[in-house]
Amino acid sequence: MARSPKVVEERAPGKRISALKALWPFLQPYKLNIIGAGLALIFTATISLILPIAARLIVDNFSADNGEMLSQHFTTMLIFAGLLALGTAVRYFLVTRLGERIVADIRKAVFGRMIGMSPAFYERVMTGEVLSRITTDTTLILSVVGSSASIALRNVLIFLGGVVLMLLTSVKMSVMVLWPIPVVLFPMMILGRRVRSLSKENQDLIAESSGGASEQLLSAQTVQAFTHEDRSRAKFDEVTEQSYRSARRRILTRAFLTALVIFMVFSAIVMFLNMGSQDVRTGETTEGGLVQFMIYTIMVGGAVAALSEVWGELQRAAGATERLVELLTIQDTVQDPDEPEAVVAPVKGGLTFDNLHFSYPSRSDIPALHGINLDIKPGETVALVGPSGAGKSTMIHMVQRFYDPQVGSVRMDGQDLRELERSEFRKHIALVPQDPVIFADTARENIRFGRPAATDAEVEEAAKAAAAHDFLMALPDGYESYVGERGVMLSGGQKQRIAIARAILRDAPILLLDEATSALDAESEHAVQSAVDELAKTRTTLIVAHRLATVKKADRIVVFEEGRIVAQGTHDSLVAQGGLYARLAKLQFTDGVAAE
Ligand SMILES: Nc1ncnc2c1ncn2[C@@H]1O[C@H](COP(=O)(O)OP(=O)(O)OP(=O)(O)O)[C@@H](O)[C@H]1O
Repeated sequence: MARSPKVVEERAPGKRISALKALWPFLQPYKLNIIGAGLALIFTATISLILPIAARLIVDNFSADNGEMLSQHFTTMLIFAGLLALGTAVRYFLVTRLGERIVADIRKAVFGRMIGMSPAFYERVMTGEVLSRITTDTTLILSVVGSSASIALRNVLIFLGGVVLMLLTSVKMSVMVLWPIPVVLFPMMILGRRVRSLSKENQDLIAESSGGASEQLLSAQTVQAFTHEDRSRAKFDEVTEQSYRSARRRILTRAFLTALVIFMVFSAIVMFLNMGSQDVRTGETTEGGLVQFMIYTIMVGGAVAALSEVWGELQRAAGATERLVELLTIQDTVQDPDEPEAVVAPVKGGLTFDNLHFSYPSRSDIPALHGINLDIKPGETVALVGPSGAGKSTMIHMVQRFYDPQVGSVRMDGQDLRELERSEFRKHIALVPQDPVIFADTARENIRFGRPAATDAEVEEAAKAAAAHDFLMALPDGYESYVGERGVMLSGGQKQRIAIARAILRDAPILLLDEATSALDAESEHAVQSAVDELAKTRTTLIVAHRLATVKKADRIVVFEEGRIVAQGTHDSLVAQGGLYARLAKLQFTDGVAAE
């Protein structure tokens, strides 16, 4: 539970069925469908309620002289059966389709929101948990919208209609069969509440176990390298067992609930049969009347039993809805302004860091950046250097507005990033991240990710510039080779070159290189370096590098230490100053040992 995401902790304790109301915005567009389904439902419920009357007429006409009458009743009953079948089919189609439609919409809405969440969100919530909510929780909602809700409604109608018709048939018999209902309802509510809280606990545990599992599976190789498989298994087993135990408690409670309901209902029926047969003997009612009443009783009893079953389902879905709505309404810490300024075109690529103070949300007491003032001219190449943890990558995050500074601002061509729409200004930024992300697709599509509209020829040109063309051609299917999930079929250097090609293809006025060439061998580094140099000539470039050889040619080198800028200048002037940079340079250039 150590890594239990905060969102889980923040969840309010089990809410009522009313949580399902939150589904309304998703249902609203399909009003016609809902009305159609509702009509079909009322239609079938009405026919179901009429059928017992037909049954009475048939029974009471068994001994009648007029056989024609009897066969007429049979024909009517057949027609009703046909209508019932048709109505049920229509209802099933409309309701189930509605369920599928809505779940598809919810999945899209949740994913659509999650993909745009800032990194601060993913520091608190594990991706596996989000996935579990998109899959498991939406499946619960599917079962409700696609069946339970209509079962519930049908049974409510049958229950109400049945009770009214029973009262019309015989008040005395009705009282006798109906008394157990309040007695049944009471334990149902008590136990129902327990089922609800257990099912929420169960869902939370499932989400937690998926969260943990996806993290472990994504790092399977590291887990194996450190021979942690047994610990991983034990941890997963424990959460899974916990979730099984809570499911078992829930099932047991529901089993008990079901037993109680069935017993109560059938006891009432037996008692009623006893009385009813006396009434037939004394002529107070006919056999047909008894049969009709009997059928109503079974229908009403069945409705109560079905409702108790469905109640649990509804509660489970209410929990699921609550969790999904939470994802849909959670406020991101970084938000686009309500009325964003338009990015002034053409973007020249100037960047200004103005008295920037920043600490990561999860470590609010430790400043990652402390009073940064830096003005980068359009077209300038600036290298950020300094010891590990000095705040260089954080600067790259700030340029993309992954986080907001606590004090100060970041401006692009003089425009505060907070005044712009993130998806708009990011169009003018190309990034080669520290850990290149490769998707489970072909090499070609991975490069095209930089600019989806690029032609094949442009993709290949970018690959050539990033010194990736040769190795790509050597792959079994060339550019069409599938590179595996997260690019597992590629080497670290190859992944970096694809990431660089992607950035080249993007052709943006601002280029961010975060340790972009750290995994390259000397030869490819040389090739890539000249491509990067070429690229840097025409755009603003921010390079983070440990190897000072790669940044020697930068227009300006900015030295970071503990979140502050401690020096800046060209390579030669910094070496002449004799500070931290000179020490790092001496280590790297004299001894030929990398500072890493
Ligand atoms: N998401 C995060 N949440 C909390 N703290 C963070 C986060 N990312 C980085 N930090 C901290 O912020 C500081 C600056 O980190 P940053 O990644 O910017 O360093 P860096 O100079 O790029 O280091 P390196 O050269 O090792 O990549 C470090 O102390 C780091 O521990």
